Amino acid sequence: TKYTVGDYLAERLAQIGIRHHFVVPGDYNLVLLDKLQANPNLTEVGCANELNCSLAAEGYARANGVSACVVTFSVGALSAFNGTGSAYAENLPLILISGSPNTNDASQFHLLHHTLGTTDYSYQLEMAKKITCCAVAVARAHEAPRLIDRAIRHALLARKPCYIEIPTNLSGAECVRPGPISAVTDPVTSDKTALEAAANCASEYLSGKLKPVILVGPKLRRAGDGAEQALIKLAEAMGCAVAVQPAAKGMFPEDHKQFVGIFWGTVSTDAADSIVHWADALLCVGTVFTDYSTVGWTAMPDIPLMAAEMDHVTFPGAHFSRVRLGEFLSHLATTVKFNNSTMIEYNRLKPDPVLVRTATPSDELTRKEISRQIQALLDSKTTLFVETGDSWFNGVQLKLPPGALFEIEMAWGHIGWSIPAAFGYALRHPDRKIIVMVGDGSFQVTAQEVSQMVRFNLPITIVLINNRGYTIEVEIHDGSYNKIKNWNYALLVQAFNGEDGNAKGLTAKTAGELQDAIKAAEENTKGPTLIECSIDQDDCSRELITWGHFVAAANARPPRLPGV
Ligand SMILES: C/C(NCc1cnc(C)nc1N)=C(/S)[C@H](O)COP(=O)(O)OP(=O)(O)O
Ligand SMILES: [Mg+2]
Repeated sequence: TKYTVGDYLAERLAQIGIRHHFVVPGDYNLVLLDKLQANPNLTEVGCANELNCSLAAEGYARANGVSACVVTFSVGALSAFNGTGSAYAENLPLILISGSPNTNDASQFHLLHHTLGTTDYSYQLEMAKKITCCAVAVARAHEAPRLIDRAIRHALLARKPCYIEIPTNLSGAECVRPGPISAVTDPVTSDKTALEAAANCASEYLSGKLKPVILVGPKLRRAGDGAEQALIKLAEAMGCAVAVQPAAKGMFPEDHKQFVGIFWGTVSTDAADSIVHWADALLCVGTVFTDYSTVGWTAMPDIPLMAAEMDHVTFPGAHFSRVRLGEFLSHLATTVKFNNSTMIEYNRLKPDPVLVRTATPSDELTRKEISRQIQALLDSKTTLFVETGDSWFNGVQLKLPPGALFEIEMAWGHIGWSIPAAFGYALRHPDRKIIVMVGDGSFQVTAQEVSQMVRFNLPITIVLINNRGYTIEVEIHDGSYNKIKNWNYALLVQAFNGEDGNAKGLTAKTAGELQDAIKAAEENTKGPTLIECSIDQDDCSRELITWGHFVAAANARPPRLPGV
């Protein structure tokens, strides 16, 4: 049988380590789906819609490093653009692949289904160019190898999504077999001279400083090439305090003696903000300062920073390009001087452990009790997904035991992300115990993907916090729009079982009912268990209220008058 464009794409996806590809079929991509399915290394995973498909691929990329989402033209791709935007904001190489019209249609000025009803079909590629690091459209079969390799290589190097468009009549067209995969995957290493110069500059930046602190951001993990391990080596070579941004929770071990908490301005944990503000030198590693991570710009560090990024390092007065994060941190660990003054100070000021009250079984369920019971669940095999909402704050406060992992989507912040993302992640990590903390409003956005968890028998535990609406928005700025129609969430999940599923839908209104539900969830090894936890609609974290106040203030800044 002939070797085709679809076979080429399938082989490249398999060669870069993809084992599952997420799809929604449509007549523009059916032949392509056949070719992908024919590759023995790829397992096709169908999703209920393209938003969820792209978010499942986003979650898979968190576990696997890279992922693929395959949709049909226009009606499919435009929904998948949302998960692609998340991959862009969260620095994940998601490969978005879309079928497209037959190559003969444009020149015949044909009006086509699924399109805007004009004869210009280029809008999708143009849109994709804005939300990916490389967008290509294969117009003739012989171009496919060059364009597919280019798009995939760009995504892997930039840790950003890419876009590949393949006309419906080209997926089955003859194509040459791929050349060595190293041409696509070979990493760009640091320029040795720049690496040395950056390390020397770091020594200068640190010399004379009395109180250095390391601040870890979410791009540390995304940088790959051993950056997380290298950071631990650097931290131990310095002996200094290590604070972690909320979106980077879990990227530095929380049981490490130099971990000083989550730095999130006034809503920091463990007084991390005190030691960050005490520092006279801040080593920012993969940090991202947004309005949300700086609490409405109230927590922007105000001393000259050194910032080590995925592929460059900056100092006050200096910039070094082509310095890979992992290599830079490893190198710096061998040259940096020991200075543990901030750990000594932190051990003087760190808050004593708080007393966590255990509710009695008949107590009405509260947010605090939910957190206490989830805390008890966390172990070395757990991955905790926290959804946009008060779950961010409740999740960030939890202590991660050694080996526990944490996933959050704080840059894009698409409510509903956690359900498909946890599903995608679980396919790649069936060995891990996955727990999702998700609010009622978020759950309503992407609930369908629980049915895929049923289909793949994934024992994911979904802790749904039902506070009757969009509480984050209530705290930022309330209005009628923050009310939602309440569902019977437990019953809905049972409906997803159809005739053969193993999902469990449980409700908990008291501490004891939650305890029992969690036990049932742990025993349900053949499917997802959703536990609907009902709490008072104003039972939210104090951090959310404080954070919401400052974010609302930032949103409300008056327009700058010209010339002011
Ligand atoms: C509506 C919105 N954000 C705006 C928004 C709207 N649309 C999308 C896709 N993403 C968004 N973040 C948010 S955070 C809701 O409070 C989430 O409600 P819920 O899931 O119920 O969580 P909390 O009750 O803890 O807030
Ligand atoms: Mg809610």
